[in-house]
Formats: sequence, C-alpha cells, structure tokens
Amino acid sequence: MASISLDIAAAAFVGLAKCHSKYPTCSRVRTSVLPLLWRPKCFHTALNFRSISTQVTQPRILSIEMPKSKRFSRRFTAAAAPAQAESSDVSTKLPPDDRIPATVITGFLGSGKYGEVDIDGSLVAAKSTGAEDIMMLNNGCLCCTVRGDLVRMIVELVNKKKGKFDHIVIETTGLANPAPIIQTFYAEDQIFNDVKLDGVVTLVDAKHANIHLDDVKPKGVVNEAVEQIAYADRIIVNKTDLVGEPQVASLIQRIRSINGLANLKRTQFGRVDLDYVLGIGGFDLERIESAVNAEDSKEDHASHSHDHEHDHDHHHDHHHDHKHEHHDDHHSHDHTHDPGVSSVSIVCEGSLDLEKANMWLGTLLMERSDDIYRMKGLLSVEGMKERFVFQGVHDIFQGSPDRLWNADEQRTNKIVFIGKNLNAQELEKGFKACLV
Ligand SMILES: Nc1nc2c(ncn2[C@@H]2O[C@H](COP(=O)(O)OP(=O)(O)OP(=O)(O)O)[C@@H](O)[C@H]2O)c(=O)[nH]1
Repeated sequence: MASISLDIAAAAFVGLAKCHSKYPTCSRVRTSVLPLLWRPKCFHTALNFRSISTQVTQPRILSIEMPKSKRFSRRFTAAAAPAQAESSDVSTKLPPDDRIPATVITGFLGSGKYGEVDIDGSLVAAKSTGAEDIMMLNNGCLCCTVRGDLVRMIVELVNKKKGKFDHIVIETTGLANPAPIIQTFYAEDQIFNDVKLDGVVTLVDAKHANIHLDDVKPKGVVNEAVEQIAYADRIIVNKTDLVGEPQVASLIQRIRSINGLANLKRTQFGRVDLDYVLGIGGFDLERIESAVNAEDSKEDHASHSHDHEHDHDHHHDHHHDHKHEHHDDHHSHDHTHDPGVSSVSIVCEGSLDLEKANMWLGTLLMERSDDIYRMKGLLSVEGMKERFVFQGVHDIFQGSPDRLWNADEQRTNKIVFIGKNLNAQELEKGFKACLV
C-alpha cells in the first residue's frame, strides 16, 4: 500500500511545519494518499448520551453514556498548557476538537473483551435501549463489505443521535485485524468530520496468547494476535488468575517487544477503570508527548508491583539523554533477532533540517508504509519555535506544530516506530542524517 508519493509525503511534512503561520487557526490535518488537506474547523460538542449494544460475538458499536463525574475533560493545547499560553504564539494553538471520540476494543477470541463484567458495568448504560439503538455489523471481512457498513452505521449514529451520546465504542471480532478500522477514521470524510479515533484497546488472554502469537501464518497472511497488540494504545493482559506470575511476566515481556509504546495493565475479568480505556487520546497529537515518553510506556505501576523486573527493555536508556552532549543519541530495538513485528524508538537531541527530514520521512513512507504500523514523534525542527508532533498509521500521516519549546528546555527528538521488519540501525542512521 505504498501509494503515497514522495512528493505528497514530503509536501505533507513541509506543509505541516510551515503552514501554521499561513493558516493561523488550522489545527489538525489528515494526510493519507491524498495531497495534504487543511481542515480549519469548528467542531460541535456532543454531550448527552444514549447507549446501544449488540450480540457478543459480532462486531458492535456502542455509544456510551457517562455520569458527569466520570466524564473526561477534553484536552486542548491551550487548556493543557496554561503556563505556555501566555507567551505562546497564538498561531500554534489548537482549536477545540469536539468531534465524538471513538474507541476500538480488540483482542483475540475469548480474551474477555466483555467477560462477565463489561468495561465498567455501572457506567456503561448499555442493554436498556430500543432496537433502533442497536448497531451490528454482519460478519465479514472488514476491509470489504463490513467497512462500508461501519461507515454507514457511524454516519447514521452521528446524524440521528449527535448530542445524545459521548463516546462510540467499537468491539471487533476476535479475529479482526484493527488496521482497516483505524484507517476508516481517516479515509472516510463523513467520519473524519464528526468522529475522531480516541484509541485502540487490546485485550490479551494471559493463558492462551502465546499460542496465538506463535501461530505461523502462510506468507502474506497476518497474525491477528500480533497485529492487535501492535496497534494498541492500551493493552489489558486479562485472565491473569489462570496462570502463574512467571507466565504473565514473560508474556508481558513478549508484548513489550511487539509494542513498546502502549500502556499496559494486568486484569482479571477485564476490570479496569473506564478512564483507562476511554478518553485516552491515543490518536491525539496533543498526547504525543506522553505517548513517546518512556515512563508512559511502562506497565502501570499501580496495577502491579513487578513491572521493573519485567519491563527491562530499552526505555531505561532514555533517561540518560539529557545528561549527554548535543546530538548524543541512541536507538533501541527490542527484538533484533526477530524479523516480525517490533518497536524501535529513537531519542536524540538536536534540531532537524526540514528539507532533509521531509525527504527521509517521505521516502520511508513511500517504501515502507505497509510495514510501518504506527509511528509517533515529537520533533525539534531547525528554525521552528514550536515542537512538531506527529503520528502515523501506515501511509496516513498527521502532524502539527505544538507548544513552544521552553527557553531552558533541551530540544530532544523522540520518535517511535512499531512495525514489521524494522531495521533499528537503518532508521537511526536515516534520522541522524537529518540533523543540522
Ligand atoms: N478465569 C477467567 N475467565 C475470564 C476472564 N475474563 C473473561 N473470562 C471468561 O472468558 C470467556 C470469554 O470471555 P468473552 O468476554 O466472551 O471474550 P471475548 O473476547 O468477547 O470473546 P469473542 O467474543 O470470542 O471475541 C467468558 O466465559 C468469560 O467469563 C478472567 O479474567 N478470568
């Protein structure tokens, strides 16, 4: 699917980096196989709620009602960084993104996506509504028939009930590859205008996950269990009551080798706070910083006390960066011996030459977009007062200037790739070559 042209990809990055002064109120951009599109918008706020539910075994869409006390505040750049707001260039402020958030919940068959208790039974007001509230997608390949249904249903939901619900939850079948669903949120105008992808939550069955992860598929066929982990913003290792600590620990280590970016929790019967799965901002540019921050990618400390022992991957190294000299950098790669799906992160001080960075990123996306499942970054671009944040899913690239760099702040670039057959050395070399 390397259909993005070098020109387009390059134009996207240049455009994004420079556009803020030309289009002061522009905020979010979706870039896919189409030329860069600026979308200055005033999104409407959707507040009240209704609920819908369908059968367990089929993909379903839920619109969720939350009590006021549990509503997560929408995060806007200006609100999130009041300290910066006074001194910040007005042109870099993001207008509120009031599109309806949508969460994709995925996980292999029987992983416990709803288990005996749903996400939060007391908060999710499901099952009580009429037939018109039920939205069910027929079994089928999401890339083909069902994707059209998904679009139609979300559009219908928005058209009929906008303002009456807060959040959309999509549960996939256990065998689904989440990629086409993610892409739907960017590729379909009707959805993009009203709905934003909030995050991908993946449940992992602590007892059976290894069997599925080990499953060797025929060439060209994806291992859905691996894919589901790779695309996740939040991972829930469920059914921990069924296995011993060493087994959970080694599974977590394996999960980390696939996806070093997602936050992870252990659970039994999927018991997690609603805040852990909804309102996570996994696809919000404003959240990139926490997403690429080493601390955030660790297993939740509160949920378990063993994570330091098990989560001993490269992320520890990141803490050393500020002590090093300019341009001192490193990359890491959790699974160099494994040609499969893995994470690569690069942390590097210094500033990027915009033209070179465009060329590098454009070429990378052109050649490797099939293999680059997700990427997030926070960059320092030479001559730019603001940090540049971006994220990508295959050939969809989205980015914008963020807040100003503080005067005393070390301009550190952070970039994380999750994908197939990633060559850490090559990525690092390419990135470093873009530094001024
Ligand atoms: N022992 C144990 N059983 C669990 C746990 N979580 C869920 N289950 C059980 O596992 C079974 C499968 O759970 P489901 O919620 O139906 O799993 P699912 O992911 O929706 O499965 P599919 O619909 O096949 O994709 C149910 O019988 C649950 O009660 C857990 O933490 N521990």
